[in-house]
Amino acid sequence: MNDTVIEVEPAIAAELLGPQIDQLRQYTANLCKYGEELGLIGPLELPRIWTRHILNCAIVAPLLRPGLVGDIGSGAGLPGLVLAVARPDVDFVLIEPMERRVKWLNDQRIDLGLKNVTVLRERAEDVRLETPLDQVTARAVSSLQKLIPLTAPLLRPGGQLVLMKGASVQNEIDAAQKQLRKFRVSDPEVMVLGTGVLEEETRVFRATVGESQ
Ligand SMILES: C[S@@+](CC[C@H](N)C(=O)[O-])C[C@H]1O[C@@H](n2cnc3c(N)ncnc32)[C@H](O)[C@@H]1O
Repeated sequence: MNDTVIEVEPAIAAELLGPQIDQLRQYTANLCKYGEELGLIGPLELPRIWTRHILNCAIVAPLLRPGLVGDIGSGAGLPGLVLAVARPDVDFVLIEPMERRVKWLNDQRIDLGLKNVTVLRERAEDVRLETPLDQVTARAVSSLQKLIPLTAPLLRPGGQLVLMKGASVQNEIDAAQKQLRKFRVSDPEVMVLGTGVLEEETRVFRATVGESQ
């Protein structure tokens, strides 16, 4: 599969953050102040939180559709909280099993005044949602081979996986062929976002789940 390179103009990147930029600055400041102490972010990441973490997550925002998005393994809130700030028109449920991280996510939800966020303390495989998700996001949780069985069952038929991945995404796709078939994952594509705009491009594995193929 060839990568789809989507170039994002600087003006679009600015528009992406738009009026929400102050909320994202506040979240970044909170993360810089408390993130290391709470074990949310490594000390080496502190100087590059904005460029490597916040912007890389924010650039995924245009891939979301109005509806219900589940962010699996939100940890510090990446990408869940960043996307919830960037897309106030979308509802988010952040699914994270670790108590300390759940407290952080709830504290940030309140501090940032986010009305479109619910936090669930659950493992993805144990969660029972009243409403199936329209889209699922995740970053740095596990390989596609493990992540697809955790995330695909949470989606409605025709729902979408929007999974942030590293440069070895193609190897992960090759290794996950069995899971892609089992969970009826169709139209898989790798999108490369932020070329020429971000310090580091963001790769997204996007695919549809559960529609007849
Ligand atoms: C390496 S951290 C990444 C956190 C965040 N997504 C990021 O990019 O910074 C992985 C997170 O996934 C969570 N996690 C691990 N297994 C999980 C599962 N089965 N369901 C939901 N979350 C899980 C962990 O508690 C942890 O917060």
